[in-house]
Amino acid sequence: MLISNQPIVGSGIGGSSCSYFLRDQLKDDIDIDLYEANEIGGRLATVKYEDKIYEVGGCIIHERNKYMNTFREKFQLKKIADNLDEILTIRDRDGFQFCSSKSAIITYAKMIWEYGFMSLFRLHKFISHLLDQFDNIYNLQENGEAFSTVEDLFAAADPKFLTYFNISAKEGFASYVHLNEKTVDDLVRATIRVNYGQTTDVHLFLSSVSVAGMFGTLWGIQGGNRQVPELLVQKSIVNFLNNRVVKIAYDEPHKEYVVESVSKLAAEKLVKSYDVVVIANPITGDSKTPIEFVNFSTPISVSGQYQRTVATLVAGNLNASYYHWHKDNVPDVIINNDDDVVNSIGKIKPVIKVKKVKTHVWKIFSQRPLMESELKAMFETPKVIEIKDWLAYPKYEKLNVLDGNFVLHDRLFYVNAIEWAASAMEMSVIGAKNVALLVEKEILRSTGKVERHVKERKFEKEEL
Ligand SMILES: CC(C)=CCC/C(C)=C/CC/C(C)=C/CSC[C@H](N)C(=O)O
Repeated sequence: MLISNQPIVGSGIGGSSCSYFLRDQLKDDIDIDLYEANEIGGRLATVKYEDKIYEVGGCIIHERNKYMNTFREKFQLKKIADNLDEILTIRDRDGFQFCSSKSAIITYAKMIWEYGFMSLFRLHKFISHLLDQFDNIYNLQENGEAFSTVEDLFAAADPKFLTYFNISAKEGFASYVHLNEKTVDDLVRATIRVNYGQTTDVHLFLSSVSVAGMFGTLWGIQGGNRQVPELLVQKSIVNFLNNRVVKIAYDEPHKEYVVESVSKLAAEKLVKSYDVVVIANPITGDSKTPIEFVNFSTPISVSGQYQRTVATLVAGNLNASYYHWHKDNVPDVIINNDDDVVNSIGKIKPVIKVKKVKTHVWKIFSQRPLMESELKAMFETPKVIEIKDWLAYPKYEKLNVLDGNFVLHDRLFYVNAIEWAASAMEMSVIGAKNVALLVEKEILRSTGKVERHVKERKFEKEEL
């Protein structure tokens, strides 16, 4: 029986998994209008070059990411391992370079020499412990527990997480984890730079996710990660609207939301009313597709900004002399730990295994678009394949995670609130599951259907 018609705004990994969870939880009781201004997948995107496909957006999945692993298995998609044999170089602010080796044993020995055994051991132990505590979130969600805020969700998993949101990586890794300065300034900073384009001023939790992303067993989806949101949408059986939502007005007398959108091609206007709305796109002030919220007694606004990160895919050979390397000794990945406009440069492999590629493809992450002259200095004969100017992840320096609200207004939900804890595919799916549980609870409450009990929990400060 249809008891609700509901829109989801955005079909990235957050919006697509939210529609999948809603369909799974509410079966035929719900109709879903999925609004997407561009293409399914959002920040998961691929590009083709010389008949090969390359990732330009979110690319790595961790072995402990339960939801992404489950989706991959359910959809019978194959894993493609992250580059294991690559030579990685961390370029320091004062000219120091850490260089890994093709042999894992030699790399570990070099790391112990540079950073010290105890510091690396403590780092590993801390990340493993966090991953174990993080697993509690899956248990809570399996039990149907839903939370209104990011703070409540993480506190229920482990109240200590709140401490990690409130301290910078620089201070936290020194005072809680007792790492030496070099490990934090070089190694931890490098992971943050390559994953989030930021510094050790970000909060400790985010930097731990970033470190986990560098040291765990990592993989991507063979053929491209964007197949996951595409299949999630397909399995959710939605009414797909290739429209950009421009306005959400609250109709107080009817307790409804009036969603106004424009179609991509014909710029036709569509106006529809709903009792529950899910937003799965960033709605910070810097959003490229802003939504106007009208008739709300308290303004709907989300503080903070996203970090601009430009991904440039270039085919060609890196110029050894650019970073003063010998031509036979050019690394596969370079992380610039100084304040260079280029965060990192990495040789990337196609998402379907091939024996050999004709031309190597490199992915450069920078803080602004690179000029032709800069690319010509870096590469012998650069051929630009793709430039993606992303608002990729939040700027984390301000430590404002705890402002994250999944509930923007009565029955108006926001998946992306979770990104202030950390931005990664798995995090978006966790945010989506939480919102799907909140929606289920709301629908059951409003219709008096209470067969499945979905709990909503608020974190009590005394639990700390
Ligand atoms: C509590 C900890 C340490 C981790 C939580 C589990 C988790 C979300 C792991 C993700 C690790 C990962 C893939 C990090 C990479 S950062 C995002 C990346 N740039 C991307 O999405 O491509």
